[in-house]
Amino acid sequence: MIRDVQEILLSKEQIQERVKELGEQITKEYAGKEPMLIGVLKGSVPFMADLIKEISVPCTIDFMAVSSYGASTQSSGIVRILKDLDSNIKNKDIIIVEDIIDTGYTLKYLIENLMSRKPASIKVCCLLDKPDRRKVALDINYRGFTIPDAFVVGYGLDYAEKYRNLPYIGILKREVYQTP
Ligand SMILES: O=P(O)(O)OC[C@H]1O[C@H](OP(=O)(O)OP(=O)(O)O)[C@H](O)[C@@H]1O
Ligand code: HPA
Ligand SMILES: [Mg+2]
Repeated sequence: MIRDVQEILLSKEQIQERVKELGEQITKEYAGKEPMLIGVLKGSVPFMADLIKEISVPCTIDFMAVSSYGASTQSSGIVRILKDLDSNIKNKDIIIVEDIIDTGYTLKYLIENLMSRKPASIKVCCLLDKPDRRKVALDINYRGFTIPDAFVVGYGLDYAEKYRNLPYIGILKREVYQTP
């Protein structure tokens, strides 16, 4: 465990096992369909990479980049599109793949934005759900873990762009982001 992490919340093994289960659930529920998974950059990259290997129906992937945190542990509440999809999603079955749903601002914005493009359906798959900090109500179809209200890093999740490469999810020490 690295020095900036206070506690490991989810080990590499716990994550891998749960991702496998989520992939199996999606495979069952999308039998006969060809879903398009939309990953939300950059946090969802490790999750997306592992998840698609556990899905055995044919699927496609695309990415969108949105950002509301920047170098902060608090959402600005303002979501900006930094990169749009490459493909048209009209009449497609979409699964939005997120690393974490915290305030919910990012996902709410994304769902409204993607709905206007008239897909056949939109479902949400998130690895982490932090319900204590939710500001907007949302339906989550596939949820990896529910976590307590702490700022977490690793497995894609960053603080000021760092720690995304950790293979586990850990709670970041407060002293890393709080000035005394
Ligand atoms: O529910 P919310 O409060 O909106 O927070 C969740 C979003 O915030 C993070 O992204 P961030 O904006 O930090 O971009 P990143 O994925 O590039 O780190 C995270 O990856 C989610 O997309
Ligand atoms: O706890 C978090 N960690 C990293 N990024 C985040 N974006 C929203 N919540 C978090
Ligand atoms: Mg971030």
